[in-house]
Amino acid sequence: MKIAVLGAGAIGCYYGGILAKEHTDVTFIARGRTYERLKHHELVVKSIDGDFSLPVNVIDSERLQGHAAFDYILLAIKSTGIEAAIEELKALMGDGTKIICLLNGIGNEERLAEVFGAERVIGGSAFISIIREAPGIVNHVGDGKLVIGEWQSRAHQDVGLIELEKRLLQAGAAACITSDIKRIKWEKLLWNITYNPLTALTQTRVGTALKDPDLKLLLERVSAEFLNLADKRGIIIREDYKTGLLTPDEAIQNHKTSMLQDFENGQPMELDAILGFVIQTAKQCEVSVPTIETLYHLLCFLERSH
Ligand SMILES: NC(=O)C1=CN([C@@H]2O[C@H](COP(=O)(O)OP(=O)(O)OC[C@H]3O[C@@H](n4cnc5c(N)ncnc54)[C@H](OP(=O)(O)O)[C@@H]3O)[C@@H](O)[C@H]2O)C=CC1
Ligand SMILES: CC(C)(CO)C(=O)C(=O)O
Repeated sequence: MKIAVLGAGAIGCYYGGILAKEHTDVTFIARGRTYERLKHHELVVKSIDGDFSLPVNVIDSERLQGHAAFDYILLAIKSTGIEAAIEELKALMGDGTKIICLLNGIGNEERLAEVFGAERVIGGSAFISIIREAPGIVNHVGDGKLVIGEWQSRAHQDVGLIELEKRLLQAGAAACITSDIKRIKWEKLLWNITYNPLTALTQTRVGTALKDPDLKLLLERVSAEFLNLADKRGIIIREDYKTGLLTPDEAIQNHKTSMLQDFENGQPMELDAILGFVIQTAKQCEVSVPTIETLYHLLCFLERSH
């Protein structure tokens, strides 16, 4: 099985790294400082399950010609970079290559399906927490499952995916295949839309926001607006997922959301995949999401003025 990882950041280095450690043929498609680092040094994965490092295959994303076809491409860029990544994917796709999309938010799999065909797309949601400490050095700080599933079919037709799940499990990564990935993406988005915008705006960690009465009220409003929309769209969010949302464990309370990290690092925030999608869908369904809209516009302003 030949795997390419496009986007050698936190998620890409972690999943690509553990597969490579267990002797899967993995090639990282990286750019700039990450490409230089991985070309000359080992990939370093620090992890609550045990640290490891190893030399890896790496290709410069600016020179993508004449490479052997991959079975799967793990797409692990930020959603703000999807259009540029599509051009690189065109150069990497062989006849049978499929893209496994690990991005937060909704809209990325749909865009990939438009360009490459839904049968080439595997949706994904990673309920894990990884920090990129430096180019080629990542830190796995919070455990969680990787859920993947065919975008077009609910029938588990892709035998390669079953093999990939086996390899991830053997490598010690929690992973499972679902026949319901579109619904799972809504569940992951419930978490991201509840915590990411508000913590980025107020520069707080999850636990701090939950302990503050005003921020807690807003977290509740955002999740209620999202759940109302999901309900109107006929998307079922599991009860245990809903009840656990505002009572996270200690590790998550201490978490700095990826949107806050992006803001602090001067990187674009994933506003459209997390908030824009919800606002658009709410308009189509004639559902009101005033708190979510307010947060979106404040964050757009913040991003412009940063
Ligand atoms: N980190 C986490 O714990 C989790 C992240 N996610 C989601 O996973 C996705 C990836 O996040 P994460 O790994 O944290 O992000 P990072 O910023 O750590 O990694 C993204 C990587 O992609 C690279 N990249 C972006 N565009 C291109 C391109 N066109 N060609 C080559 N390389 C490219 C970036 O390179 P450069 O550094 O040069 O910009 C960077 O190395 C996001 O949607 C995020 O929300 C989901 C669950 C958990
Ligand atoms: C909490 C986490 C890391 C995923 O589990 C996340 O999605 C985020 O911070 O945006």
